[in-house]
Amino acid sequence: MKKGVLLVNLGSPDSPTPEDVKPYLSEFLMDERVIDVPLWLRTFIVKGIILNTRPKASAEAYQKIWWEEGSPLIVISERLQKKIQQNTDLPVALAMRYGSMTIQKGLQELVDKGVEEVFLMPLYPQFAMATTETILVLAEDIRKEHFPHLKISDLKAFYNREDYIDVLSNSIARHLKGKPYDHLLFSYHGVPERHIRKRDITKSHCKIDKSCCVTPSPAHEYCYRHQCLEVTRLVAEKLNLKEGTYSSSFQSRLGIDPWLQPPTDLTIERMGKNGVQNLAVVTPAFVSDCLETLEEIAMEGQEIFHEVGGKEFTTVPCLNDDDEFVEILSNWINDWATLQAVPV
Ligand SMILES: C=CC1=C(C)c2cc3[nH]c(cc4nc(cc5[nH]c(cc1n2)c(C)c5CCC(=O)O)C(CCC(=O)O)=C4C)c(C)c3C=C
Ligand SMILES: [Fe+2]
Repeated sequence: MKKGVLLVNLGSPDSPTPEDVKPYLSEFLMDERVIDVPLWLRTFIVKGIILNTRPKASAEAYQKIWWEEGSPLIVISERLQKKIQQNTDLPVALAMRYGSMTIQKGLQELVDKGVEEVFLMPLYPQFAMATTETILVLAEDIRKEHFPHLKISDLKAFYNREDYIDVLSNSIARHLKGKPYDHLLFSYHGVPERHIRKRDITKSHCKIDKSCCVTPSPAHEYCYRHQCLEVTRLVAEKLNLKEGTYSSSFQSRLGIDPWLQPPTDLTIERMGKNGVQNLAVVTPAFVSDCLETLEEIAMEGQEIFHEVGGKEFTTVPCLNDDDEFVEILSNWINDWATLQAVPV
């Protein structure tokens, strides 16, 4: 069976204008795994409220970070795909969950090359229903409808793989070399607490308190909060960070429901007020720099920190197309292909 690979990232609007941001946000926020309320309520919230105001503000934010070649997230993902392609004989395609580079087009590209078996790689280290799960569900729907003979297997969340933690730690150490910092903040994209409880396969483990995420449980296979906190713990261990010099927070809250705590913006403010002079921020829920890292952290976060008297604000870039990251992703692909080739 001929094999191929589909990398999938989140997506971006086609251009940083309200006209292009609106349909993109509409597709994104009408996803039942992103805003997980009944359709009538989601339609009211998204089409009746958010889409009337957010596209303009969001487009302005995108304009601040947009590159000549396009959206940073897309351009970086394309660079990643090209580098991975140089490391494997399998065809490697790239798609986005939202926007015009659809999963259907990505699968079609592979099928046109004769591929019968696809390794689907959601580019998210941690599992979340709003990211990994929505990709897997949509890919399966498309497979059933358009490519029923295609076989798809997927890459599991890789948050605690030793090689990933090594690559992330090396990248942090490299970027912070010679830049003394008092505190390293691990800022992850937030999700509503409800998303965590909904994916608790034990139905009772996830209390979202101080101890549940550090108490072993099968629930952790699908617990975004546990997986984020584990990344922080494992990187801190690897880099020998001292207790009290690092912490985790969750950014980009939208809506009024309780989201994971503590929020990044308030954490940055509190640190500046409490005398942290040099703050470094790393964003390990994103593998590619994007609006959330380049604008919300590097611009808005820095502004908040300076306003309350902080001095140096340093952001660690995402892994993007880092050569070591390319190497481990390529290894996972080649391992998968070898495993599939073993007769059972
Ligand atoms: C209910 C809303 C949202 C949830 C839940 C959510 C989860 C989530 N998102 C990412 C990664 C990215 N999100 C990005 C942008 C973005 N996210 C939301 C809302 C939710 N995300 C909105 C409305 C937007 C658009 C921008 C805005 O108006 O603020 C991006 C950036 C895309 C880009 O083009 O650069 C990424 C990446 C994760 C990892 C996640 C849950 C784990
Ligand atoms: Fe998001």
